[in-house]
Amino acid sequence: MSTNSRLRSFGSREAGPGRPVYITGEIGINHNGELENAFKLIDAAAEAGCDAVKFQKRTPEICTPRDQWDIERDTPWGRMTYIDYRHRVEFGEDEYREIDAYCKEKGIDWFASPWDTEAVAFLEKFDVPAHKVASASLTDDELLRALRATGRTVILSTGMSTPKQIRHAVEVLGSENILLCHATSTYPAKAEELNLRVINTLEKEFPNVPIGYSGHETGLQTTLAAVALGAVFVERHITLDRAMWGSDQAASVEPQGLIRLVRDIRAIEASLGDGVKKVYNSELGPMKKLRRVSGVVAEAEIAAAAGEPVTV
Ligand SMILES: C=C(OP(=O)(O)O)C(=O)O
Repeated sequence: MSTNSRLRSFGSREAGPGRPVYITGEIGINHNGELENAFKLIDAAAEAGCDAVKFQKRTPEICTPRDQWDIERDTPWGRMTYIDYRHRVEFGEDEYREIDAYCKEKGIDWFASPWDTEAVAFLEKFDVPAHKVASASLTDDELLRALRATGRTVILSTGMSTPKQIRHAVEVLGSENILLCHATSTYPAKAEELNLRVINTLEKEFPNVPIGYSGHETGLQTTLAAVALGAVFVERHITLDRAMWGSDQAASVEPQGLIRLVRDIRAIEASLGDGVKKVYNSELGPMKKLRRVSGVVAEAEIAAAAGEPVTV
């Protein structure tokens, strides 16, 4: 583990305070079971400059309540039972091998949220940089224990959860390898219910844990605000087209939006700085021209210390 207790390993790089925001394009099941769609979404995320794409991995027989299996529904592939549909949108090992190879080729990480312990074992066949706990799984102690045992970084999403439930999940997972994500689990989430200041509440409550943001809102501004408030990890659902079939598509970001999102996150993190007041070299010219009264510190002293913390 790193000597800085709020840095977490993500394979080839660390995420946490002082590091570039780790940006994840959540493909989830927006591929609709088509590998071609997954590849196009990986292309879009890599082109935008995301650090990772993410999937959701379920064992349908475990994750689907038995009384739902035989309920029929209309899908783009015709009328089928719910359990058949769950299989239709699930990738198996061959597909994930292809995804793994494709992501390596594109130089982008991938990982997933396992929704059951078999899915944890499945994902452990790959050298993923992290695992994610979906907000819906925060109370699943068995899953959390299985994830802790992997020794990997675990991103814990906290939508639809109380402070007590979050504290319990952190206890089960241990705080050494986790990253907490603020989230509101509504699709799409309303601005008034994003409560982004919870990012700072979590920072205070868990001083040794890096804090990120998993957004389900439409638009990009509020995700950028999360970064300005200190989120060190960002995840947004991504889609090829918001009009595509599927429950998560409408609250997802399309490729052009993703380019803007990554660009603006990078601009914001560059502008946040370290919080230490300095007079920059670039300010000396304007200072000479614009300041009429030098004040208590001679301009020569300021010039000598330009770019350094203000100690003169
Ligand atoms: C649903 C998920 O996460 P979140 O709760 O952050 O949306 C997920 O990662 O599968």
